[in-house]
Amino acid sequence: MGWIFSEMCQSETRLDGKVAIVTGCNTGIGKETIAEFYRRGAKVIAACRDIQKTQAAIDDIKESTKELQNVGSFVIQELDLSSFESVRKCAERILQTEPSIHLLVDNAGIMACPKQLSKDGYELQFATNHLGHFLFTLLLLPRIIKSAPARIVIVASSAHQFGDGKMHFEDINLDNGYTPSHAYGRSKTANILFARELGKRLKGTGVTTYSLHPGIINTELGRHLHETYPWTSRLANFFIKSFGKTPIQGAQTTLYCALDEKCANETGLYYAECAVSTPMYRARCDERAAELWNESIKLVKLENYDPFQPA
Ligand SMILES: NC(=O)c1ccc[n+]([C@@H]2O[C@H](COP(=O)([O-])OP(=O)(O)OC[C@H]3O[C@@H](n4cnc5c(N)ncnc54)[C@H](O)[C@@H]3O)[C@@H](O)[C@H]2O)c1
Repeated sequence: MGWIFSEMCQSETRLDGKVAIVTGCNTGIGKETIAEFYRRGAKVIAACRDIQKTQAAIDDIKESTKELQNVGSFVIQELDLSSFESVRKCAERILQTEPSIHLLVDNAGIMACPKQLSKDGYELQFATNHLGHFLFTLLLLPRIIKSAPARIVIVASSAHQFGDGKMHFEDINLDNGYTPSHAYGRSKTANILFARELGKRLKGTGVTTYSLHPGIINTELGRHLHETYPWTSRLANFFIKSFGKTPIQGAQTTLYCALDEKCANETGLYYAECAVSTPMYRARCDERAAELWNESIKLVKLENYDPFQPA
């Protein structure tokens, strides 16, 4: 049983000849997303941290689709979003091998972990969920623009409601008070603001952007909750396992944003249950979106960035 209900993506769009990149897809809703892209004929670039686990996920997908014809293909690319060096190397490899990129799904994420810093010294949830994806997307963007029509889908969360809604650029690592769920909320607010600002900057290019809440899904995302919220995690696990969506159901709004003709001409918006939704003001304020863009450019050291340079 899905959490209350689960809208399914009805699109029949095929992806033959298209290249689709998905981050963090060895498990959870990312795995179901790549499975669907593969069924529809795409060349799928699985950008993941753990090559062995990703190969096992791909073997599993191939086994379960072996009766199907006109399926696509898979390429695995190693990507650790918590390291700018890894993000840059992965983007470079993809740019060397892929003349076109038609779909990018920024899906990977971590939730409510104990306080840690990324390899570059930033609070880990903000670094992984936002900064790593921000850098990865911007490095690939000239090629995506060249491949238009193309779509960029960023998996956010209704958990953008957690915390005070501020980005805390003056205390980026939350040294003055770290709450695991609030730090997750900050990173997910950043996901929605990034999609909004990117959509605005890409108007007229044929590249459209989307952010979304996938629902409450029974995946491995809560792997840190027993450390950070030992009491509530047992209750939360019970409810999610009993009433949460399955990963297939959880992938539907991502698939809608990536594939459906109905949203082909929309950009920068936030979705839930395969329809446009309204995030909290903190995640739809244009000034905050522009500020996040400018600060993120500095944090990932892309000061002279120009997405319209030749790809
Ligand atoms: N599960 C839910 O209820 C829920 C609700 C709202 C939003 N989301 C969002 O959905 C997305 C997918 O989550 P999921 O539920 O499938 O969780 P999951 O834990 O099953 O999958 C997350 C994926 O991200 C990858 N990942 C984590 N850190 C990484 C790093 N440093 N570099 C590269 N990859 C990394 C993991 O390896 C895994 O493949 C996340 O962005 C999450 O915030 C999930």
